[in-house]
Amino acid sequence: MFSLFYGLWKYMFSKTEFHVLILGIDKAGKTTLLEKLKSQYSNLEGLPPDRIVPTVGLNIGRIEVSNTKLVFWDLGGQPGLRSIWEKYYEEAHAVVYVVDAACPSRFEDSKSALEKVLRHEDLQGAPLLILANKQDLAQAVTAEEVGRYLDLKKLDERVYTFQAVSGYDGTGIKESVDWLVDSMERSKRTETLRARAGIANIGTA
Ligand SMILES: Nc1nc2c(ncn2[C@@H]2O[C@H](COP(=O)(O)OP(=O)(O)OP(=O)(O)O)[C@@H](O)[C@H]2O)c(=O)[nH]1
Ligand SMILES: [Mg+2]
Repeated sequence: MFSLFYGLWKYMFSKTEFHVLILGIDKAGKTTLLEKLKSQYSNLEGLPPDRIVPTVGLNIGRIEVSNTKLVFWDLGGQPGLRSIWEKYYEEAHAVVYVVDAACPSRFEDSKSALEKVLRHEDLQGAPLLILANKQDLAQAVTAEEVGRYLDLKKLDERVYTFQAVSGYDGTGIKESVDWLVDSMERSKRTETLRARAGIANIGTA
């Protein structure tokens, strides 16, 4: 009986923790963005861009925003590593998809990788934030243009937005985090994941 109440108490009062998956093809700038985000939202210095290497495993970044904990999972985007992405879908509250807005020759690859992500049923209802990265470069196209290039169909029921960002100078990072927190708080998927975690807690308390 105690464990039942303890489980319920934990479910109702523990600080919300959201899991955000950062995806995108290799060199889109995912890890650089994560390091910038960490330095903007915590006392920790993020790694400078010249010390960041292509991701093979998983990078984790934790921040706290307005009484909410965000845990970012940054995965490698090289073609041979993309099959690992789906292992994280089930537990993710939202997806951040990073596009190198200064490299149109890779838009096609970026589009097909994203379409595959969106087709996966384990990500049903997850809010989607598409980042048009590297805005510090003169040749970068706008978030609207990235949207036109990606030309995503069947997004009607999904909560999504496009945002222009730069992992170098931090443009758009605050707007991105605000949008994520707000969307995840309102998301039905969050309710589902919370209920599932609550049941698991009750089971293990
Ligand atoms: N100019 C500019 N370059 C960037 C920016 N973000 C990343 N880069 C550069 O782009 C390259 C790839 O950056 P990463 O952060 O390693 O890219 P990634 O998406 O994590 O790549 P994988 O881990 O291989 O999937 C590096 O040379 C970065 O310095 C940016 O905002 N502006
Ligand atoms: Mg990386």
